[in-house]
Amino acid sequence: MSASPILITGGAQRLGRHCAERLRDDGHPVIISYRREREELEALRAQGIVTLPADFSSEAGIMDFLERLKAETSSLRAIVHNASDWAPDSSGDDAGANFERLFRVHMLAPYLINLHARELLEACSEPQRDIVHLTDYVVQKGSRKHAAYAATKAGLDNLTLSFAAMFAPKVQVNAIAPAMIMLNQGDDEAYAEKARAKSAMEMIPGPGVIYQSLRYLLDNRFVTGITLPVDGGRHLR
Ligand SMILES: NC(=O)C1=CN([C@@H]2O[C@H](COP(=O)(O)OP(=O)(O)OC[C@H]3O[C@@H](n4cnc5c(N)ncnc54)[C@H](OP(=O)(O)O)[C@@H]3O)[C@@H](O)[C@H]2O)C=CC1
Ligand SMILES: Nc1nc2c(c(=O)[nH]1)N=C([C@H](O)[C@@H](O)CO)CN2
Repeated sequence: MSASPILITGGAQRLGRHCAERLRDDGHPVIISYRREREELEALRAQGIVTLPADFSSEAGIMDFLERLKAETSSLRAIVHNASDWAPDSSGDDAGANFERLFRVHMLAPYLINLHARELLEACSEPQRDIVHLTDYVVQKGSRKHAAYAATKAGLDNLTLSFAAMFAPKVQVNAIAPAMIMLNQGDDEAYAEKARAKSAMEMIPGPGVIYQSLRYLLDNRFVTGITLPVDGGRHLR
């Protein structure tokens, strides 16, 4: 019986791409969702990673993706909800639209995908099946400039508890709450220095620490309903 694939949403770049490639190297079949076609996707396809287009900014887009997913596979080993938009708050007329968009990508998409893909997880014949939500350290403290982002990630954090209770014992549901893992294009050394100083470990670790956390959750049969902080001790500063 061939292994069931692991789905990573928003897996075309950065943390999601790193985890997709590491899972592939570990022998798992992998499916990623992407929003924009680009060159990097060819490299992923060359590694045997299946790429499915998805735009979670509308309910119709989420449901379209689910149709494509079900046409692609009849079972899933795991779902990693990684897709996310770190958009700052808008002050103008589009503040409401911004909040709604972040609600859809951070909460509505994981909610509908979990509900509609439950049957795919339960069809997996392997001993363990997982859902992992990528949240954020900022759920604990809020954000002056990313309030909508933080609030919708807090909603995703709470969905971890509900789905863990709803899907047990067949499916384990957990979250990973990173703090600054990798810089963005355009972040200068001054920004990096400030960012490093925010955590007790005084470092920006790169995506390997997220893969280690994901690996722990995928390999542990007795963990569900928890959030793994991966934040270098932000709370100690
Ligand atoms: N990087 C960091 O330091 C931290 C990351 N995190 C969390 O970890 C996860 C990975 O972070 P990172 O790799 O930086 O994420 P990115 O900012 O690189 O976003 C990941 C992907 O999400 C996809 N995406 C965004 N909006 C939508 C949408 N509306 N519909 C479908 N896909 C969408 C994008 O797809 P496309 O590019 O194809 O448009 C993008 O490639 C995220 O959930 C993030 O919130 C939390 C704290 C710190
Ligand atoms: N989708 C994303 N979410 C977040 C990102 C990102 O690049 N994409 N980056 C951060 C920052 O690193 C933040 O933790 C710095 O304090 C948060 N979320």
